[in-house]
Amino acid sequence: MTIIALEGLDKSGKHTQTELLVERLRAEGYKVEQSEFHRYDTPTGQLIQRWLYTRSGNMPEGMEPYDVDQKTIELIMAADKQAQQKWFEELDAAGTDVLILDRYVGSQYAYGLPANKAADQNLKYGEIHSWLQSLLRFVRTPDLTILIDLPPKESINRKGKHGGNDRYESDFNLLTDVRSMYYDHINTLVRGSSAMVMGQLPAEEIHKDIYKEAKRVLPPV
Ligand SMILES: Nc1ncnc2c1ncn2[C@@H]1O[C@H](COP(=O)(O)OP(=O)(O)OP(=O)(O)O)[C@@H](O)[C@H]1O
Ligand SMILES: Cc1cn([C@H]2C[C@H](O)[C@@H](COP(=O)(O)O)O2)c(=O)[nH]c1=O
Repeated sequence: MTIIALEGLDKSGKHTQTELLVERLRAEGYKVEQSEFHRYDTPTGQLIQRWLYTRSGNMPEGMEPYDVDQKTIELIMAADKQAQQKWFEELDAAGTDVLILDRYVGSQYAYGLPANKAADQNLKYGEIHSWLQSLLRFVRTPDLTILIDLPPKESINRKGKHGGNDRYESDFNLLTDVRSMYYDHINTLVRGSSAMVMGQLPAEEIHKDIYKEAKRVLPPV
């Protein structure tokens, strides 16, 4: 099974592009599954969602705050990914050709590095990076990571699907750092199995670029 992860800043179009790619590959005859991270339908995902809205000033009505420190939420975010590995194995065993993910491990590096640095200035980027690598040691590596690149200003201004912005979505400085961490990520850790597309193009144009990259790693149907 080939795993393709779509990555990018908040509201860069990952969901839109996941849907377009899934539909096209299915129409070609591939057996396709899709998922996303965080998995808000799981216990870990629900804690993360509550944490993201706590201190955001946009807590949705009826949602209980959940406030833990940055290192603790990072562990929960890694657990959220580890918990899906069994499902990945099941998909593989069932003959799935391709799994398309809206965010995956790239997000944990791109957001986790600056967010943990901001929370604890004594930490060095190298220390945070090796810590995150150890947390993700046993999760499957994507076969292709596609970064949908978007300027932070545009990310903040786009209308989201979950209502008001969460604590990361309106933090311009954080998003600026996240964007450069994504560049580092695709040029180092997943170099050779990554691509970048321009998120400011119309959705259909971005889809053409993403489809071309996906076909490079997929065997013929
Ligand atoms: N190419 C595009 N140009 C302009 N707007 C777009 C484009 N693609 C998506 N959008 C709009 O941006 C918003 C976010 O899109 P989408 O939900 O696909 O992004 P996302 O990266 O999955 O978001 P999130 O990070 O919040 O999960 C939506 O309002 C969508 O209509
Ligand atoms: C997977 C993952 C995500 N994040 C951050 C990135 C976003 O700001 C939110 C998720 O928002 P979305 O609207 O559901 O895309 O969480 C992170 O910090 N670490 C991760 O591993």
